[in-house]
Amino acid sequence: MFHKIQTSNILCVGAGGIGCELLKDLALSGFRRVQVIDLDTIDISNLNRQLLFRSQHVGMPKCTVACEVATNMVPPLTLPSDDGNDDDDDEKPTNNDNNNTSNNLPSILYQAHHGNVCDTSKFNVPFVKQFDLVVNALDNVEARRRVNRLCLAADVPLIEAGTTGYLGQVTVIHKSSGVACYECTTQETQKVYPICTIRSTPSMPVHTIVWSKELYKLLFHSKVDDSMLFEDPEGEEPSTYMAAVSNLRNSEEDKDGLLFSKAVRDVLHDLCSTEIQKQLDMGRYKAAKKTPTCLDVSILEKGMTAITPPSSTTDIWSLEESVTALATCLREAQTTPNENLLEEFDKDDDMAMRFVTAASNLRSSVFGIEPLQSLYSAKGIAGNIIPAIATTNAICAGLQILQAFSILKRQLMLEQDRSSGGEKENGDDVAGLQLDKSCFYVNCIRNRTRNGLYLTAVPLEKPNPNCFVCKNAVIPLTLNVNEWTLQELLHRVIKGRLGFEEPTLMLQGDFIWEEGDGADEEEFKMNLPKKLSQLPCGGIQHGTVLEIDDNSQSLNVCVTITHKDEWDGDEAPEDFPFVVGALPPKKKDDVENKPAAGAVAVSSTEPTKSVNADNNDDDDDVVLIIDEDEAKIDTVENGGKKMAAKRSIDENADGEKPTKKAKTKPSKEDNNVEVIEIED
Ligand SMILES: Nc1ncnc2c1ncn2[C@@H]1O[C@H](COP(=O)(O)OP(=O)(O)OP(=O)(O)O)[C@@H](O)[C@H]1O
Ligand SMILES: [Zn+2]
Repeated sequence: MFHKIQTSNILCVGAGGIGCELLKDLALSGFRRVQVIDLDTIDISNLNRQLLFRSQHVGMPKCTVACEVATNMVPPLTLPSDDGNDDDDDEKPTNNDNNNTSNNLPSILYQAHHGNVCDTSKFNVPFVKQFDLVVNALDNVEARRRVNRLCLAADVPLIEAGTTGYLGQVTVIHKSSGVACYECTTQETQKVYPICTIRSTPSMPVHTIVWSKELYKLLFHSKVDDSMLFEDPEGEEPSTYMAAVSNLRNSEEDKDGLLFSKAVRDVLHDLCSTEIQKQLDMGRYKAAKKTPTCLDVSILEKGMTAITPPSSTTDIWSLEESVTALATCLREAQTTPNENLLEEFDKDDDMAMRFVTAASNLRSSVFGIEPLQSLYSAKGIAGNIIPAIATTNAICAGLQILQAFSILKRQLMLEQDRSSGGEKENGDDVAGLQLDKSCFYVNCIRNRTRNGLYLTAVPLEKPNPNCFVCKNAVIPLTLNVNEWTLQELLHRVIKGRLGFEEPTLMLQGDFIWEEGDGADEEEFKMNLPKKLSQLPCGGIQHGTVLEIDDNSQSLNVCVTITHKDEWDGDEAPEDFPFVVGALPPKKKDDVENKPAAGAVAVSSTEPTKSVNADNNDDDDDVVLIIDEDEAKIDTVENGGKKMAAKRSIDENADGEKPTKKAKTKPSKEDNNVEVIEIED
């Protein structure tokens, strides 16, 4: 078994919190052939828990440093002799055993790939096939989906893990063992907030924080209309603050700063007072639980004249202090060269965070929302941060290693059995790995079970027969074939929702779209703006079966189309998969820049992905989801690429309770399942 460990090829995807623990465990267990993929570089904020990194590594690729450090942790071939002498100073492990070929061991090689696992040109099915198993240490749904599909296509076992604070899960996915894949179960969405709530009727601190992030964009983004608070000043009845906003954006530095201060004051006054009063006069808040109150002018004046902004990150700033903080941020921004000013909010940017804390507290006070937030707590909400717990990462990585041992043991058994020509193991057919017999779905929970356990193991689930990824299930899709264009279908559904990377689309055996290696995209470009019903080969009509192929992940599925003029979101079927649609939004630019809720009705438990895949590069972004009807306009917190940062593979809504599986599956006493016990 140890020889098997030393000689097997392992792929580790991700070298962050879980990845560092994993690589350390792999190295100390004696694994010699490990390849690591990670796209990130080391940030100072990683050092508290990503144990392979030190301050001198900041800025370097995670995978490179992790490989270097882990290599030196692989125990030497000659173990220290136990002479009873505790003084082991002269027995420091050295890895100069790479020339030792006498025992047919491969040299120690921890190989780094600094790149995105979704890069189809580098990481494809043949690449994955060279490994005995793959271990995931990722933090987002998109990358997990990708690895899931690659491993299924290559039929290589995948050990998946995820943690959220104190909660963690580890599971094993393997095509030919007949167990569920990552996409057999739906993943939680981030919370969704209707835009009208953010713009007009906030009731929670998070609403005012989202609003402040948009305000930041409204004031600093080069494209002012990128903010959801933007309204065309030339349009009919724009909000009262728009004129002051344009004035502030255009204001030049003046000698004594008075003009600039006036511009700042005007914006704050319009946002916190004039606009609120206007809405009150229009009766907008009649039904509101709490009627908003305009910000007291004296607070604004006092705050504007104070010079020293608040500095505490843990105290809650008074309203005057918040005004001072905001004015200071705006002055700072005015004197910062454009290229140094962040256009979009970033929780790790000091000025941006002070701005958002101050602005959201002013807005919260106007709407009577409690509690107000310190900078520290606002940062948690703004960055959608559930603190990473190093211990949970360590536990889950350890559990992954145990699962790896189980898998290698099965592989070894199979190899030995085959070489001896036998077919049976204790009467069992060992023709396949049958990992369902040796691996488990393990939950790491915060509140122990009735039996006093913090770790519970249950058998791996069977595949979901409706899973289009591992079960080739047909996908039902409901939409308006006379309104949707091929472009929208590709971006919103096929790539956005279904995760195809390089789809080829076929109607009755004829191509209507092709991309990827060797594809002639030019040939089909003219189809993109066409309405689905107008496409060649008879078009996509009610009842059409559309075939989608993706060589990059060896995926081939059929989609059956149901035409529907309009979709009422409430009608959305709950069953999986459930890609359903309605009319596209009317505004053209919304189609380009923003995904549409309602346009693709999303089950509440599905991973919400930004349709604008090219643009979702910030894990802290609020992705706006805009429908033609403002009442249906939504935002999705963190809907971008790294949306599931800190999102576990099976996390529940409040991120705290044990998962459904942990709660509902009986433990050892009830069903003979192996249960790992740890001490309280
Ligand atoms: N598509 C991808 N390809 C390669 N590596 C990825 C991909 N997506 C995420 N990763 C890596 O997975 C790791 C996840 O680790 P972790 O959850 O600790 O995140 P982090 O970014 O290091 O920490 P934090 O989000 O708390 O700042 C990161 O190092 C990240 O770079
Ligand atoms: Zn599946």
